[in-house]
Amino acid sequence: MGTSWADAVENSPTRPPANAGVAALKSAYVPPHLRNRPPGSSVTAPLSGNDGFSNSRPTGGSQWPAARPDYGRRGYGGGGRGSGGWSGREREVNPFGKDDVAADTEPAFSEQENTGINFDAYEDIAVETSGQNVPPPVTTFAEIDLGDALNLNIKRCKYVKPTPVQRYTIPISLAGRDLMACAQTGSGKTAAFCFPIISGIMRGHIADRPQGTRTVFPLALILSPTRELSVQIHEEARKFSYQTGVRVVVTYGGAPIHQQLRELERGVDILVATPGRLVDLLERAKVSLKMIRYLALDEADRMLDMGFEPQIRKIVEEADMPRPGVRQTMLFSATFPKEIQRLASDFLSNYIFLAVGRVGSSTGLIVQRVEFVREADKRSHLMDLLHAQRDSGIQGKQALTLVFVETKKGADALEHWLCLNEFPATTIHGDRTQQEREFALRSFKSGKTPILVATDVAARGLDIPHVSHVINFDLPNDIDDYVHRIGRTGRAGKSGLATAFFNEKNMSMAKGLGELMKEANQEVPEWLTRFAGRPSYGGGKGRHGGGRFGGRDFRRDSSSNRSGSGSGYDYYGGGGYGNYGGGMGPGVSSAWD
Ligand SMILES: Nc1ncnc2c1ncn2[C@@H]1O[C@H](COP(=O)(O)OP(=O)(O)OP(=O)(O)O)[C@@H](O)[C@H]1O
Repeated sequence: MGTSWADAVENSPTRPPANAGVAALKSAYVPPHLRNRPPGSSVTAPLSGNDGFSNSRPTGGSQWPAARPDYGRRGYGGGGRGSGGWSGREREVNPFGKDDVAADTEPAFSEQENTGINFDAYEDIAVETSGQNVPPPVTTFAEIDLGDALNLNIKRCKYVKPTPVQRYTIPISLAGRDLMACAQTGSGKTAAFCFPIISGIMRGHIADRPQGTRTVFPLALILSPTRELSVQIHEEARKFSYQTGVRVVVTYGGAPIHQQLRELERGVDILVATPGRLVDLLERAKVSLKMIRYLALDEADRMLDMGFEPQIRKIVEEADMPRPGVRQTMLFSATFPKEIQRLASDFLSNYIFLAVGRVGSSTGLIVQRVEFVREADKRSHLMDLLHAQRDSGIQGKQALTLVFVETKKGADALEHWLCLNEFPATTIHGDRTQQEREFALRSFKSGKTPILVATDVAARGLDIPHVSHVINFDLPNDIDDYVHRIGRTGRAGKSGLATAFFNEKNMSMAKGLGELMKEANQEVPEWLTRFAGRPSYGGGKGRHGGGRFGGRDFRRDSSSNRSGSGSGYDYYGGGGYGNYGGGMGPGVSSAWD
């Protein structure tokens, strides 16, 4: 009978042990770079990596075969149970949909238009790298050999040239190096870790994966803290990997596990996951991490703070994942407190630290305003802002406003009140079902409900076009959370506005907020500077005063590495960053998955 193992899982009283029967099984696995080729052709592909593969960065013209426009409709590839990639039976849906012009036109990078992206905004940004033998950055995608199929997808995405974080991190990752990368919100970190992973798998000479087992063996794992962010990374990665033969699957909590198991069953090269659901799958022996070549943690500082660290250790250290130095590990975020950097170094081997802009800084593309608003006046003040927006035509043009509040109850109450006052709003928070959360996000993105009231569950990573205004109705207690929240606007070179309501409850944020705004050349109200100057209001749980802000690579300040300045560490770039030392991360918020 053709019963899917996904279906069988739920009914099975006994779970198969991890890797059961693996050794005995002969593989019919076809690596992704061969799946896309006509029968009879051959290719010998070099590999980068710190597991003994080539360490040189390929440059110049592509050595990879051109993508087949009809890929996915033919019978190439291994696929099937327990293996990775697309099965011959499956038709790969075009993730570009109606917008897909590249397959026909294939414009040169230089001929593409990319309206709305203000690249000049990124040109002057200071970059700091440290670590041994840092590969030099590139200035164009053409300088990097990512493979023709991936290059075509980059054109389809209308990316004309790499953003600074991509310029630096892609050559580093292609050289097989571990990486801790900090770059401002909205600056293209997702592509920065996806491109080298997809390219590496496309060209990789990766050992055969076992067949005929109910366990799947992904080659790359991308972890992110929220379900919505995992879904978004999956959507992006599917675009980048279209017709490359590399298959991306997402698993996250709150959604039926059977469907996700069925997707896994069809083959997986890159697994995007939230930690909780992945732990579940590992415990059920549905996923084995023993073939992992690439591990990427997005929002890495959040993934390693007190809320997630035990789950991350379970996944990375206690399951069967290859150790640092054998796998390649990439950590990305816009904020990297020094204490978290220290912790993260457990997961890395001889890594390169990269800071594009100052670690934890907000992007200058966002105009930041802070207004003193008493608790009792917040609603009417919000109403004034929304009316002003409406009058100036922003709402009319479907510009989107994201309103952050502290609690889930507060989110529901504010949404209700806004709707009563004829402002179409919806809400996203941890007490809503996953279906409701996804529906809310869709409704917001489409402009149907142009106001989204959210808890911190929407603070990180979400890339929603046309968010023109972020309002911190309730300020967070942590300045790094503020940086991520306001980073939902002012993305990819576009400008945005962020307004914060500040009152007596937020005194501990005064110093951090004032310094952050000053650093971003924003106008700091005099009253905020006065509050910040009071000794008892020293900077919140954030970076300054409390001092968890890692201004740069913590190895540069650590006494154990002090003698290392002559031992092969290269430091170059912007320099001049402050040293903010010590302290531990924020408390755990129930908003997180
Ligand atoms: N090279 C590029 N050219 C043009 N647009 C790009 C390029 N790289 C990324 N983008 C676009 O920039 C936007 C922001 O990218 P992304 O979501 O990866 O930012 P991020 O740095 O991960 O932000 P966050 O810190 O908030 O997670 C996306 O819409 C993405 O498609």
